Amino acid sequence: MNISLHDKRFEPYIKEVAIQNRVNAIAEQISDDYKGKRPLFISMLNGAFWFTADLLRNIVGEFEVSFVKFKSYHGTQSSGEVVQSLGLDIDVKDRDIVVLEDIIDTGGTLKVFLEVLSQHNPGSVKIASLLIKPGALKYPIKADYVGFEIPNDFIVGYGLDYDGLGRNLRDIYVIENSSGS
Ligand SMILES: O=P(O)(O)OC[C@H]1O[C@H](OP(=O)(O)OP(=O)(O)O)[C@H](O)[C@@H]1O
Ligand SMILES: Nc1nc2[nH]cnc2c(=O)[nH]1
Repeated sequence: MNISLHDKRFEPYIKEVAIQNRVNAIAEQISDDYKGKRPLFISMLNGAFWFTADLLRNIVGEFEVSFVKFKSYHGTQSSGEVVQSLGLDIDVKDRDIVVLEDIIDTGGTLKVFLEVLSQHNPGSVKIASLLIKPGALKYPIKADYVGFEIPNDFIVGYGLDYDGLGRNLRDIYVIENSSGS
């Protein structure tokens, strides 16, 4: 069923069960890759909160988690300016870091955060993103764990908002009349 948020209409795109299957598969892969280590997950608020919660509940083995907060999107467009409002509050030196994102779009947010991170000398850094829009990338960000590659269309749900609304939706929705390209 299509839904309305503010002034826009959205249609169903990725169902909850498909999202959960991919998140579980990524959790299994990360658990294998970091067996015997104690990775530090750094979750990018706000959008990654569902992905973080569902993923980490399925990680086998010891880990730690911390949160940072950046914003670049206004309405349905990237502003091009990345603003940090909650910084690193944990020592990352020599740690095995896995950065958790809900979506990589232009890659601008991660570019800024990876620069901040590298100044603190982590041992290793990998990126897990539930969604990536390869056609929208402006910076050469490479994700190590990806849930879905999607076209360059605005989506909401599962943590992703349109001006504050829609984060609670269990499925992911795409804006009506999207290009699908
Ligand atoms: O690759 P980019 O073009 O930088 O876009 C990706 C970023 O955009 C979204 O955050 P947003 O700025 O909407 O903030 P939010 O997570 O608080 O919703 C998303 O959570 C990513 O962090
Ligand atoms: N809600 C939402 N936020 C984003 N941030 C970057 N891309 C998107 C998107 O497609 N939808």
